[in-house]
Amino acid sequence: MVFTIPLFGGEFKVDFSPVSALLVLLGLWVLRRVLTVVRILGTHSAFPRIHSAFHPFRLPGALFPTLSWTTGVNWHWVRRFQTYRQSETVNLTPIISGTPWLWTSNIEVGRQVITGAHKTSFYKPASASQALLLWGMNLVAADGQMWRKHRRVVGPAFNSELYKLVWKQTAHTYRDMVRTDGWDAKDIVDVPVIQNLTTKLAFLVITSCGFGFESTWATPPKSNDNEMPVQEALRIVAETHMLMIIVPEWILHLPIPKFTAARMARDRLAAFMRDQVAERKAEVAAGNSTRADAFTMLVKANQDESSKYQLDDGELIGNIFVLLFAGHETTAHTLAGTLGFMAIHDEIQDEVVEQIISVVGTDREPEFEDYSKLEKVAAIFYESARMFPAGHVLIREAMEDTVITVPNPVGEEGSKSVPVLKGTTIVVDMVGVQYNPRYFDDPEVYRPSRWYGLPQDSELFTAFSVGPRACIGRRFATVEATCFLALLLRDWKVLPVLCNGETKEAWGARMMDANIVLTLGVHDIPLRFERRHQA
Ligand code: HEM
Repeated sequence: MVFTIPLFGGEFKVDFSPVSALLVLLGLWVLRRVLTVVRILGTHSAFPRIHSAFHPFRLPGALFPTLSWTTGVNWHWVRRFQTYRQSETVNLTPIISGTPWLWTSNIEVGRQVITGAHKTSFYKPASASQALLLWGMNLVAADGQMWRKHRRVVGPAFNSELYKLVWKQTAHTYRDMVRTDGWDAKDIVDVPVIQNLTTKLAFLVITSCGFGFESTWATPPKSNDNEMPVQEALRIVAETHMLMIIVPEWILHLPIPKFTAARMARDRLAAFMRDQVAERKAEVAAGNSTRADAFTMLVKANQDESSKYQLDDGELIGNIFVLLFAGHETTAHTLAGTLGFMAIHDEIQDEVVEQIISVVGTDREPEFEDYSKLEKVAAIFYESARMFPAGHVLIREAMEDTVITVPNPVGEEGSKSVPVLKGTTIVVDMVGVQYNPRYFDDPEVYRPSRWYGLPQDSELFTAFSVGPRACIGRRFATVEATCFLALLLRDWKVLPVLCNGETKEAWGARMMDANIVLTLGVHDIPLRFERRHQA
């Protein structure tokens, strides 16, 4: 291709092949990037810089594992013992693509950016919650005044009636699992991937307590009228959630069975949810609703609000779905981790079983009233949440030029004020916080006793975040975990399934590997359950 460029009164002819055109464009891009990086590196940073080829959460960086020259999506896990040695806040500066972000392992810095307080200078960018907006605006994705409106309505749904239901449903699901999977006829049960079990449990509990569905451990039967059963639709939607976000709508219409099922499930569920909202609204208005699930509680709380604060049907549905997504994977990962830790810590497992027997005995079912006395059971779950914090990064952006107060390093009194420019992203690195020796002695050690004696609402459980925007489902998750673990550990001793010649220590070291998709969880763990024969 020949271009004629008029220059200095004459004409210059330039012969451009498509390849050379591309090379010119690439050259311009490189030049622009070099200038940007020179500008960035020339700007003073109040925090030590960590250089990386790419941004860990943007393409192409997200496709790489964490290597010496670039940070992948799990870099904060892989380098959890190194990143904050010099400073609790660092400036992660990508060289080839992406903008610098501040990462902090200090919860006091975190508190200033994540709280969602009235006069905050930080907000939760929509890009941080994109994956949760598929079903409508909701508590997790909302910010500012909108967030306050959602929290006002969703908050009251998390009450003791709901927790009683969670306890009852968890016990029911455990018994159902034992019967359906034939555990009651065995003395030893091997589970190749414990996550499969904990995910199914958490899913059934949230669909029952969140949506009010009858659930069974066995696969739901197919209906005769060709219509997909709602439970099945829910299961598919939970499994294909990421696919629905990434793939454009037209691709979902291609004749690929997985896509067709995902689309059918979504449409079936959307229609069903609209009917459910209408039905529950009518029940609540007539005063004859006897249901205690979160969905009904939400509708009730919403009816009580003045119209200024009321959520519309789309927002109600958005919140019910967000409970499903925020609630089931997080709990399942943390439970899987807890059981993995039990398998390698016999002495802790024995201590916990002793407490279960002393509180509940061996003959009766644990009751919701036992919950507060099963402190050691809750503690093994909390300690797993610390070592594998499912909500691993809290991302916020400065909406104006502002100042943050940064505590001085451990051993030095006082703090310093650091200016933060509008548009700066600050990541509260939950892995960094949970492994920060300022807050936890020997952070690499699994030690549930660090949680003994703390009040239920203590802010020291930072894995669930702090301040007004802290996890609304913390008690839900802990009640579910305590009930399940009390039942399971009373009947079964948990052991690791070792590979040939592997020691328990080596198995334990292998277990300390995190898998990050949306949430952070422990890698697949194979476990053995050996029946306890109580005297
Ligand atoms: C071990 C289990 C769990 C962990 C570690 C966990 C962790 C967290 C964290 C760190 C946040 C703060 C997120 C942010 O500010 O960006 C959060 C928020 C939230 N969590 Fe959880 N969560 C768990 C279980 C649950 C459950 C069971 C539910 C619901 C049934 C739930 C519902 C929510 C909701 C709705 C929010 C948003 C609260 C707000 O912004 O006002 N979570 N969770």
